Amino acid sequence: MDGLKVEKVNIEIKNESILKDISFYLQPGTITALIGHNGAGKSTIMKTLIGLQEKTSGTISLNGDSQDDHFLSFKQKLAYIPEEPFLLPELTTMQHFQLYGKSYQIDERDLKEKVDYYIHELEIGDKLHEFPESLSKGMRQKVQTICALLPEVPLLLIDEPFMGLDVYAADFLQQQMAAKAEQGMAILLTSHLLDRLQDTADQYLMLQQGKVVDQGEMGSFHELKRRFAE
Ligand SMILES: Nc1ncnc2c1ncn2[C@@H]1O[C@H](COP(=O)(O)OP(=O)(O)OP(=O)(O)O)[C@@H](O)[C@H]1O
Repeated sequence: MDGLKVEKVNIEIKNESILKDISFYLQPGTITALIGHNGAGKSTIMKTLIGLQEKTSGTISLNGDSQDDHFLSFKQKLAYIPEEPFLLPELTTMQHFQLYGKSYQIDERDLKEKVDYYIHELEIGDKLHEFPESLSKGMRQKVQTICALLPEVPLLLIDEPFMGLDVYAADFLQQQMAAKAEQGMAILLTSHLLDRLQDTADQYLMLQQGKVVDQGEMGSFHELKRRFAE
């Protein structure tokens, strides 16, 4: 089945239950907001999906590939923007893009076109040969964002996409998400900026203390906002 299927996932860290029986399905072409207070488990879900956090039990599959049985092809089908930029200190901005191009087997001409487009739109064309340490936090976030936008994969995961980006870059990322979803990508994002989420996502999953306590269409947002504030 196409899309991301998460079934009965449990995570324990140091004998403490962090995620409890998490199940959800992300349909291709949809944008889903993962909502919850600090410590609800949002980043842990993201880390589990990319394989950085081991599951205690449960199954995860993407377009039919099980994370446990076909990890490499599973991983090739997703791109991830972490909450804190994670760049390699020894690589320049351009070398990061080339690394992603190689990892996701992006055709060279296609990669160049995409890089030219994104560096122009995100105004980092003059930073191509800089190393991460000489970039501002927002610029590092832009480099990380471009890396994740380069591959055409079935799933894009974004942890706090708008943090650290200026308003133009955040608007651009929002437009890119809509365009990618239109082409069939499933997108899962977390954000504390509920108004941004209202404009970006089609549906939401609400987490409380490691459990999915509600899910639905973003249309019922006013009710969601009222409950979220409780
Ligand atoms: N490596 C770890 N060791 C121990 N506890 C952890 C670890 N990682 C996460 N936790 C705990 O798991 C819970 C969920 O954390 P997580 O970072 O997933 O929350 P979050 O919803 O992303 O929060 P925030 O909105 O603050 O980013 C928290 O109680 C946190 O303390």
